[in-house]
Amino acid sequence: MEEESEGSEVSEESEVSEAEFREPFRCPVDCLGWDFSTQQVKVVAVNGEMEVYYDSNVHFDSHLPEFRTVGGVHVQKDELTVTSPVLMWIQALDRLLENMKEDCFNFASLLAVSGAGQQHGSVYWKAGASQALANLSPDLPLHEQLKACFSLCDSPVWMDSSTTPQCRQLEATVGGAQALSCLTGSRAYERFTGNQIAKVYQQNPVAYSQTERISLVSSFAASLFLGAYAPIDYSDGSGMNLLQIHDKVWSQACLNACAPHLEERLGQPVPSCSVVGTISPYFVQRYGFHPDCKVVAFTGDNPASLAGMQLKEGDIAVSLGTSDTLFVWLREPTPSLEGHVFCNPVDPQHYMALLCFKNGSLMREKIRDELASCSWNEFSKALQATEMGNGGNLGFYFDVMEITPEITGRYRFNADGYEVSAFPRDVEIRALVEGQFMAKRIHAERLGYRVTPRTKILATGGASRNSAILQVLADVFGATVYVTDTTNSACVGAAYRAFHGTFGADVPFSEVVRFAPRPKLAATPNPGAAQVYEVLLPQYAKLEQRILSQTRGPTK
Ligand SMILES: Nc1ncnc2c1ncn2[C@@H]1O[C@H](COP(=O)(O)OP(=O)(O)O)[C@@H](O)[C@H]1O
Ligand SMILES: O=C(CO)[C@@H](O)[C@H](O)COP(=O)(O)O
Repeated sequence: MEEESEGSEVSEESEVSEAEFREPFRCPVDCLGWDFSTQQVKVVAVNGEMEVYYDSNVHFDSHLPEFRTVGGVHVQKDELTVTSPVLMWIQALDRLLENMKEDCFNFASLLAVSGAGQQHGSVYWKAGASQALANLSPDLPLHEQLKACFSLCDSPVWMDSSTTPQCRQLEATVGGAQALSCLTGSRAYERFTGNQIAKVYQQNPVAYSQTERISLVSSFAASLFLGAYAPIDYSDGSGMNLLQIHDKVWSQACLNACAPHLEERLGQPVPSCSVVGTISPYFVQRYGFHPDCKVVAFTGDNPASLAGMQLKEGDIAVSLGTSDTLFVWLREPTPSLEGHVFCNPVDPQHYMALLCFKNGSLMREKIRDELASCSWNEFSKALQATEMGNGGNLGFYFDVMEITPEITGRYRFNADGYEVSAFPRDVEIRALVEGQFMAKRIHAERLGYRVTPRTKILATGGASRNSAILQVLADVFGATVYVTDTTNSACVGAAYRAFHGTFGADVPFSEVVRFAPRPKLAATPNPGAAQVYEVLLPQYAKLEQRILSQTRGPTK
C-alpha cells in the first residue's frame, strides 16, 4: 500500500528514467579502498562526505574452494613454509569486480583507487609479464590472461618462518641484528621480504633468473589496476629488511646480501601518498571506470589501518585480524631488537611502530571450536562468566611459532606458578584472551609505550566486533577502547589515502579526514581492573621468560 501511494505522487513531468534516478551524472568524487588480506579480498567505496556507501568481499576458503586454502594459505610439509596461490588473489579480484557490476556499482563515479595488502608477502612476475599487463583484453577476466605471468605460482606470505639461515646471513653482513634494525627499522625477521627473496634466489635460482619484477602484495595489487608495475611505497617497503627508513632508499648492503640484480627487480620506492598513474584501460572498458581515475600507491594493511582509524600520536591501535597487531604513531624512530619501525603512511616526516602476534584470530577460533561449540556467542559467555584475573591462572597459546615472543606450544600455570596440563573450559577461554592482551601490553611497554589516563585504544579487525573480547582488552590495558563503524579499517584507510593522494601531499591527512566518522566508545575498564593486572602482568612476563629459557635451552 505504502509503495503504491508513494509511486502515485510522481507527476508525469518529473518522471526520470530509473537508470538516471539511480545513477545521476556527476563528476567523479568517490574513492575505492581495497584490502588484499590473508583470508579475503575486501573493498569499500567512500563518498566525498567520507561515508562508506558500499562494501563487499570475497573469502578465499569459502568462495574459491578450488584453491584448497585454509585461512587463505597453504602450509607446506616442513610446517615453516607458508604460501598463497597468486592466481587466487587475482581470481578473487575478478569475482569481486563482477559482483560489484551485478550490484550496479557506479564505477564512473570514482576519482581514485588505493589499497592495502597483507604485509611482507612477495609476488614474482615472469619476464614478459609487463607486456601482458599492458595489453589486457576487456573481454576476459584478469586471471585467464595473467596465468603465465609468474615465475612462482605460490607466493610466500607473512606467516612463513622458513628463512632463519637467510636472516642470520643478512644480520651478519650489516654488522649484527641491532645494526640492521637501526638501518631498516627491524632486526631480520623470517617473514620480511628481503629474506624471502634470498631464499627464492638460493633455492630456486631458475625462478629468480626468470623474474623481471618482484612486488609486495600491495604493489602487486596496484599493478593490476595500473596495467603496469606499480612501485613499492615507503611504508610497506619498511617491512622488507631492505629499505633505509631514514633516507628512504634501498640499502645497497642489504640488497647485495639477499640476491644479485635485486634493485632493478624492485624498482624505486615512492612516498605512500603518491599518485602512481591512472587506471588501466582494461578497467575503463570492462567495468566503466572513469578514464581519469587515479591509482594512489597501495600500502601494507597495518599502515592502511593506521589511516583508517585516524590514529593520532598517543593513541594505540590494536588490530584483531588474522594476525593481532599493535601499533602506535612515532615521531622519532628508536628501532630495537623487538618490534618494527615503519615509515608513516600519512606523514612522510614521521614513523609508526608495530608489534605482530601470529597466534591471533586463528588461535581464538581453534579454542572456540574445541571448547565453545564453534560459537563466538558461547566463547563470549565464557569470558563474561569468569572474573578479571582468572583466579591467577595464566595461559600461553602458540599453536604456530609466535613472532613476539618466539615460542611455540601451549602452557598453563596455576595461581601458585605451577605448570598444569589443563584448565576448566571457561578458565581456558579467559586464559587465552587475557594472555593475548597481557602479552601485547608487556611488549608495547618494552618498546617504551606508556598507558596514561588519556590513553585511547582503537580496535579493528574481525574480532573487534566481539564486545566481550574488547572488555578484556580495556581491563588489561586499563584504558578505554574505541572502534570504527567498520571492522575493515585497512580498506577504509585505503580509500581515505586515495583522497589524500589526489589532494596532494601538502594537504595534511588530518584535513582529509576532518569530516570522517569518529571512532565510537566500545568498552571502559571495570573498577578494580588496574589492581588485578598490576599484580598479574609481572607474573605473566616472568613466566614468558621462563618458557623462553626452557625452550631455547641454557644460554651458553
Ligand atoms: N564475533 C567474533 N568474535 C571474535 N572473532 C571474530 C568474530 N567475527 C570474526 N572474527 C575473527 O575475525 C577474523 C577475520 O578478521 P579480518 O580482520 O576480517 O581478517 P583479515 O583482514 O586478516 O582477512 C576471523 O578469522 C575470525 O576469527
Ligand atoms: O605480518 C604482519 C605485520 O607485520 C601481518 O599483520 C600481516 O600484515 C597480515 O595481516 P592480516 O591479514 O592479519 O590483517
